[in-house]
Parts: sequence; C-alpha cells; structure tokens
Amino acid sequence: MATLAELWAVWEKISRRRPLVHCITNPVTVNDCANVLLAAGARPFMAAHPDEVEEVQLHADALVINLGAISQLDSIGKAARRAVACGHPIIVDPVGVSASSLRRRSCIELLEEFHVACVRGNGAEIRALLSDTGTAAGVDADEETAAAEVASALARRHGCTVVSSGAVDAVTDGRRAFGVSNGDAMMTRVTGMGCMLSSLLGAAYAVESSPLAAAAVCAAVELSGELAAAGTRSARRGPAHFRDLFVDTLYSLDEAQFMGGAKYSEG
Ligand SMILES: Nc1ncnc2c1ncn2[C@@H]1O[C@H](COP(=O)(O)OP(=O)(O)O)[C@@H](O)[C@H]1O
Ligand SMILES: Cc1ncsc1CCOP(=O)(O)O
Ligand SMILES: [Mg+2]
Repeated sequence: MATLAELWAVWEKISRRRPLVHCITNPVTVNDCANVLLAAGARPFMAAHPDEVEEVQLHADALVINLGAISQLDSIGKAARRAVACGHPIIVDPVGVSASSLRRRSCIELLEEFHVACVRGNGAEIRALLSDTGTAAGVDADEETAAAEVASALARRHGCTVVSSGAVDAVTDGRRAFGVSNGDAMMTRVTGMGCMLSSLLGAAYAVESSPLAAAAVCAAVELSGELAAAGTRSARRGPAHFRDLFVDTLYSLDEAQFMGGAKYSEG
C-alpha cells in the first residue's frame, strides 16, 4: 500500500512533467475538465474530430474518453487504437450509462475491444456496466449503489483499475481495494466533479506506473472539495462559488494540507 508521502510524490510529478492529456469528452463539462488539468499542472487538449484524433493522440501522454461524447464513437475508436499503439493509458468515464442503453452498450464494447487503464464512474454507473439494465436515472447516482466488490468484479472482468466514486471512493484493481473518503456532499451540487476526477486520472496515469497509486492520489486530492466547501459555507455562497473555489484550492493544494487531510485506507 503506497504511503501518503508516496501518493503526494505522484501528485507533484504531474506539475513537474506537465503531461499532455487528450480528452474526448462531453460539451457540458469540457471547460471544467480543461481547467482542472491546468490547475494540476497538466496540459489539456480537447479534440474529437475523426480526422485529427490520431494525430493528436500521437503527441499526447494519455487519453481520457468520456461517454458524454457518445456522438463521437468513431473518433473514440480511432483515438483508443492510436493510444494502445503508443502505449498511452486510457481512462474511461462511463457517464450516463445507468440511464442510456446506447452509452452502456457502447462503453462495454469499448472495454471489450481495448485494454484500458482505469474506469472511473459513480456507483450507479459502475453497477450498470456489470448489469444488463441501467438502474438509476440521469448521470448522477442517487445513492451509493455499488460496493467495492462490484467495482472489483468490473476490474477483474476488464483487467483494469476501477474507481467507483461517491461519499467514499472505492479504488481497486480487482485484487486489492482501497477506500478514499475525501470530498464533500457539496460536490454533488455541481456538474462535472466526476468528469474532472476522470481527467485528473489521465494526468496521473501519464506519469505514474502504479495504477492504484495513480488512482488513489486523484481520489485523495478531492480533499480540495472539503476545503472549498468550508470556504463556501463560511462565505455564505453557493455551488457556483464552490466550483471556482474547488479549482483554486486544488491549484494551491500543498503537502501539509494533503498529508493532514487525505483519508485513505485498505480494505
Ligand atoms: N456524498 C458525498 N460526500 C462526499 N464527497 C462526495 C459525495 N459524492 C461525491 N463526492 C465527491 O465527488 C467526487 C465525484 O464523485 P461522483 O459525484 O460520484 O461522480 P459523478 O459526478 O460522475 O456522479 C467523488 O470522488 C467524491 O470526492
Ligand atoms: C449533466 C451531464 N449530461 C451529460 S454529461 C453531463 C456531465 C456530468 O458530469 P459529472 O458526471 O462529472 O457530474
Ligand atoms: Mg459522472
């Protein structure tokens, strides 16, 4: 199990190496994902035209595929093929698969065709990828429906790491499982927190060879959400203020805050 100091060293590698993260993502949170990658010290490139994605991937260090870009399946396949050929880690965010059979089928086909590094979804989305029918409405889980064992089953099925996010993020490679309980309920009042986490995973996997450490540190830096929520409440402000403060807090996160605030345990 990586120590907190080892996880922080992974985080610092991102700003030192500045990985280029190619994101094929949804139009709802694309700007948030680009900004959170910049805040972490990475370089985002949001590109999805089928005639450019292979060239873009060639120069990138990771690929983040967000199923909110469901209308870009041709581009997703081309980029994934090039990422595999280049040895770039692929992160998949199965947004909305619990409420759209098109997304669920497409995501399962993607995971069966390509070996991805990590799947990051909320509990309902992770569960839906294992079941035959979607359950929760919309793109946000209405409760913690997937336990660590469901995430582990998905990880074993596809030979990848899975982050099943929520009040406690389950991080597992199908053999070992960790719980990261950082974050704040206010994060559910802002669209994009999951998409941003998936984008950060792209940056972490680009610089870190340990899949579990790369996933765990991204779940743990969500402690920025706790700090931003506290600041939002004390300023008597709302979710729009929280979202901006989250990015600022992540940008200025330091080792002392991380070592004192990260909540990460095995099992
Ligand atoms: N109820 C909660 N309490 C604390 N933190 C939460 C809660 N729900 C989500 N989070 C935080 O928000 C992050 C995004 O997770 P989630 O909301 O599950 O993704 P999505 O936006 O894809 O549904 C989690 O990693 C966690 O840090
Ligand atoms: C609302 C919505 N609809 C399609 S994609 C999207 C963004 C979801 O973002 P997140 O899963 O990070 O809350
Ligand atoms: Mg999501």
